[in-house]
Amino acid sequence: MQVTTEYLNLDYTFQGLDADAIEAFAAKRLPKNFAQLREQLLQGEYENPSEGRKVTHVLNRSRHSVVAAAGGRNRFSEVVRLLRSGKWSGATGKPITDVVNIGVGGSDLGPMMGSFALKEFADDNVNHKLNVHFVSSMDGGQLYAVLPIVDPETTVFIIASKSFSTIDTLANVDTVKRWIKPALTEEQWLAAHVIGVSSNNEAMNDFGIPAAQQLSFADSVGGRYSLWSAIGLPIALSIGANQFAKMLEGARAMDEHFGRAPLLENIPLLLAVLGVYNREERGLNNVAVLPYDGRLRYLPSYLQQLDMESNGKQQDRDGKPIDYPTGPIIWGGFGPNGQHAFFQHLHQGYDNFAADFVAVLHRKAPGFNADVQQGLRQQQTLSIANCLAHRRLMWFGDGDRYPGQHPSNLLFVDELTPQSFGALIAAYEHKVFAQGVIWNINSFDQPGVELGKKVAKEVLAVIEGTKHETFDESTQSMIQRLTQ
Ligand SMILES: O=P(O)(O)OC[C@H]1O[C@H](O)[C@H](O)[C@@H](O)[C@@H]1O
Repeated sequence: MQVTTEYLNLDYTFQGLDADAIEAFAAKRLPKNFAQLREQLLQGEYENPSEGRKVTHVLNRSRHSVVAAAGGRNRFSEVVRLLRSGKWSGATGKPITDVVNIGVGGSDLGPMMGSFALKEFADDNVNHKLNVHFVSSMDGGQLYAVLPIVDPETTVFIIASKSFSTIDTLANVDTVKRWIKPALTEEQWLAAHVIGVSSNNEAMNDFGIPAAQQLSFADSVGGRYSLWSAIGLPIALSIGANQFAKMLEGARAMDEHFGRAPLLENIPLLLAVLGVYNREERGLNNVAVLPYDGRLRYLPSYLQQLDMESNGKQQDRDGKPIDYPTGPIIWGGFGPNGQHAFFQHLHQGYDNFAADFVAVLHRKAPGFNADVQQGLRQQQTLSIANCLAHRRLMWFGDGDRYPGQHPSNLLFVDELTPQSFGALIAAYEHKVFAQGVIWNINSFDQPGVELGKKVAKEVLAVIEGTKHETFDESTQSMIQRLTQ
């Protein structure tokens, strides 16, 4: 059972459900107005009730595209052109060689995944070498590793934060401000070494970022849906604005497919319905995401945020508590290496799961001579053979000791290109949307995350002695150890 689209394909044979069963289950679970709600999403009109705004990330791949405006000569494209051509000079006149993206969650995972996956598609009409680095963690561990290998005079920092108020990001930025001295003053740094990407223009102004270095996007674009907006800047810096536009094109093709194709030919809708079936009828609470191409190694982390932050909810769209299971736990890892690590449990362990295998059938492997390319192509085939083998074993099992019956999807592309990558990510976005509709939850807020931030603030205040509060015994003893 296969579905083929322009850029992305799905084989769902090993879900073990025939067309009638899928249609019957969908008829039971999809609300009557599903087509109408889907159209609202595709038009940027779907409501995010708890945050009082619409959901508009889909518009970023068409009308409001960061590269579509004015023949591509908007601020985004101009920033990309200057940095990639080596024409952006630092405050002391040296060309910029390194860019560090400081951001977390949606302001990190998508750009990092995309930059890594699409590296080999960089426009090759650029001679200047630009290194792109990522720093996200609040503890400073990543910053500690990046700072020694970059130079304040030749480095631009992207402060990527939709809200421009995330403590993780601001803490990293604060340390960077200490690090630039004495090579640069803060004024010099702001004038030529900082780009702000945010939907909070006021905060970018207050921070002192010059207008030409501010890239904004709509606050109706959710953080975990934002790689198509200016948040995707690191991807465009890695591959060029034209290639970035191709990624948007692939996503747009998936939007059209999702909007039009009937259920049994609709990849995102099938993923959604089969996923709900696995959750509700088979009681599976987790999905292993298993990419069989090293370029997609960050896909599981990206999908964790996309799916779990969207659909891990215990209240419905109206804020009322619900008593049915919603989004599953998403986990996984690079398939070929997983085979040598956690696959033992998948084949013989006690727990049940569903899996998404993601495969790239062919690769050109540019940049090497014909002999090396042949070797790399053979390796790709080896990887696919392993993917197909493990997928079979998980479904059919083998005798009494390998139970099998673990349902899986195989998502595959002929080649990994900016277009097929865009289509893959958009397919997952729409799957998450459709499941949110089925479960009647708001997939576009994150109250649990916000409560966590509030509690962390209180704990920090107690540690710093600005607030006096007594927590549980364990937390108290840790605070005591920390402050002794
Ligand atoms: O982009 P920012 O506003 O800095 O937010 C970064 C991240 O912060 C929170 O953790 C949210 O739950 C995420 O959805 C968001 O991506």
